[in-house]
Order: sequence, then structure tokens, then C-alpha cells
Amino acid sequence: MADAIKNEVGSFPPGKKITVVFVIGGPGSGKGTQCSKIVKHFGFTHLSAGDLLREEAKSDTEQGMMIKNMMHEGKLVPSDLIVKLLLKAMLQSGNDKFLVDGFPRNEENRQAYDSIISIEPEFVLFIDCPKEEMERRILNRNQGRDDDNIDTARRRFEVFQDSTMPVVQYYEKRGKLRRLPTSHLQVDGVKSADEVFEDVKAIFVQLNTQANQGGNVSSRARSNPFKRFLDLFCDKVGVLQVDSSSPSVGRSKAISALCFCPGNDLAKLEISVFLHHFLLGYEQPNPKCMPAGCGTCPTHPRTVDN
Ligand SMILES: Nc1ncnc2c1ncn2[C@@H]1O[C@H](COP(=O)(O)OP(=O)(O)O)[C@@H](O)[C@H]1O
Ligand SMILES: O=c1ccn([C@@H]2O[C@H](COP(=O)(O)OP(=O)(O)O)[C@@H](O)[C@H]2O)c(=O)[nH]1
Repeated sequence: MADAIKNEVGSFPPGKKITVVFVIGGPGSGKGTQCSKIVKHFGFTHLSAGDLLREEAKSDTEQGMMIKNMMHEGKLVPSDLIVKLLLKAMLQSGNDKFLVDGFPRNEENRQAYDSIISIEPEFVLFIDCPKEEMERRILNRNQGRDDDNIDTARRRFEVFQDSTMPVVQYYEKRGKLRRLPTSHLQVDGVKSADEVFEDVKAIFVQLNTQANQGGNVSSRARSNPFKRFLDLFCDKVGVLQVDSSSPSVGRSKAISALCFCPGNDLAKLEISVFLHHFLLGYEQPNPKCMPAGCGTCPTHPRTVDN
């Protein structure tokens, strides 16, 4: 199936750098609103999975009818269909930076994307919002959407909780999730769209900074090969541990993130050993012996404290 879609729609030239950011959040959480602000500031092409489907649903075909019915019921359309629409829109845009809004919505979507488009997202922006607020917004959206009614909205909340949250957790485990600070869910209400964008902007500014400095490697790291090695090592093996129970559609639980980096700890240990010998006076029993061992010593050379 993946090959058939690629043959029909096309694919990106091999080696071309394509930046993809997924934007995930419950229905009415403000994904579309934030995406249009990101587009203005950061030059991304905004692809709303829902808008692509609404466009397709207009066609007077069996497929069009099927999409219309599924959206009305708040169900998810088959993954191959939405991934094909996304790939087509990406290729037609001519851009190389994409905000994919409202996708992936379940594990099957994610796997279909991986096998057909196969571009690892740079990160996944997660927009959390209390359920009561999402409901209020949907009912006041006034865009003439067939699914903006209370019954469909409630089914969409269930789908979000049951099918989309596992995808959010998948990316969280891989350290790809970017949550807005929980402060945007204030006790006395949520932040305005502009206030939320201040938090969103900070995440995208960081992405731009990384891109200008050559990926995830800091400028200091680029001028220092040892630091570069460490940064790359940390990037590959760093583990993001998130101390949270799974967030709900409603008010999310506070999370605290802690980054463990074995490379960093190893470096600290090496520096401590070096300073220890340096301060006490370093002496090597066999001066010809290289630090890694010359192969002729019965044991690995040891430094001696004076
Ligand atoms: N922070 C916010 N505060 C108040 N209203 C908002 C906020 N963000 C979005 N909205 C409004 O809520 C509705 C749903 O937002 P939308 O961006 O369409 O959500 P989604 O794309 O996640 O379904 C829209 O009418 C939008 O103007
Ligand atoms: O990957 C997707 C995205 C959307 N939808 C369908 O499109 C509807 C509306 O999606 P949209 O993103 O527009 O809703 P929002 O979250 O913005 O309210 C969903 O309820 C689904 O029926 C889908 O099946 N797969």
C-alpha cells in the first residue's frame, strides 16, 4: 500500500531536508488558531488534516460521502486516505517546513505516516486545554462545521482520550513532545490566544536557533570536538523521564521533567580524575606507555600519586 501511494502521489527527493512539526490537542483546544500565528512568524505551511478531509468530503463520490459521514460521527477516517492527502498537499506546496495540525490521531495514523511519508517530526506540539473550555469553544466556533455540535463533540473527546493520547505518550517517551507550560491553564481561566502564542513562540524560536547552529549541536560544541562528541552522545542516549500520570482531556497534571545524560556524568568523572592527578602530581610508571596501554605492560599503566 505504501509503495502504491508513493508511486501515485510522488515523494520528496532523497536527502532533501524537510521539517515537520505535528500539532496535537483536543477538539477546540486552539490548534488551528496557533498554527496560523506560527505560519505568520516562522514561514511554515499549515496543513490541517481536518480541512483536507472537509475539502475531500465535498466531492460527490462514494469516498466523499464516506468521509462526510465519518466526520459527522466523530470517527477517524482510514489512515491511508489521510496520509495520502497530506503527502499530496506537502508536495504541492513547494515548501520544506510543515505544520501538520490534528494528526496523527491514533497509532494506525502514526504508523501509516511512518511507512508512507517517513519524515521524523522535529517535535510534537501538544496543546492542552480543559474539556469544558474546549466544549464551549466548539459550540461558539461558528464556522458552519457539521461536527460542531454537542453530541459529535463528546464523541470526539472520547476518541481523543482513547486513541490520540496514546500517540501523545508515544512521542513523550521519545522526548519529542513539547508541552506548553501548564501555567496556560490558569485557575481563573485559560490564557488568550496571544498569550498562548508567547509560549508557542519560545518553542519555535528554539527550533530556529538549533537549525541555525546546525542541528542539535550548540555553537560551543561545534568549536570543541570533545564537547561535540559529548553533545551528540547525549542527544542519542539522553533519556527524558517524565514524572506524570497520563494527562486527561481535562486539566492536565503538573509534570516535572528530568534529563539524565550518561555522557555528561562520564565527562564529570573523567574531569575529576584528571584534576585529582593534576593537583597531586602526575607520574606514569613507564613513560613510553601510552594512556591506552602499550601492550607490553603486564597490567594497564597506572598513575601514581606523589
Ligand atoms: N486561547 C484561546 N482563548 C479563547 N478562544 C480561543 C483560544 N484559542 C482558540 N480559541 C477559539 O476557539 C475556537 C476553536 O479554536 P481552533 O483553533 O479552531 O481549535 P482546534 O483547531 O484545536 O479545533 C475558535 O473559535 C478560536 O477562535
Ligand atoms: O487525521 C485525521 C484528522 C481528522 N479526522 C476527522 O476530521 C474531524 C475533524 O478534525 P479537525 O482536526 O478539523 O477537528 P478539530 O480538532 O480542529 O476540532 C475529526 O473528528 C475526524 O472525524 C480524521 O479522521 N483523521
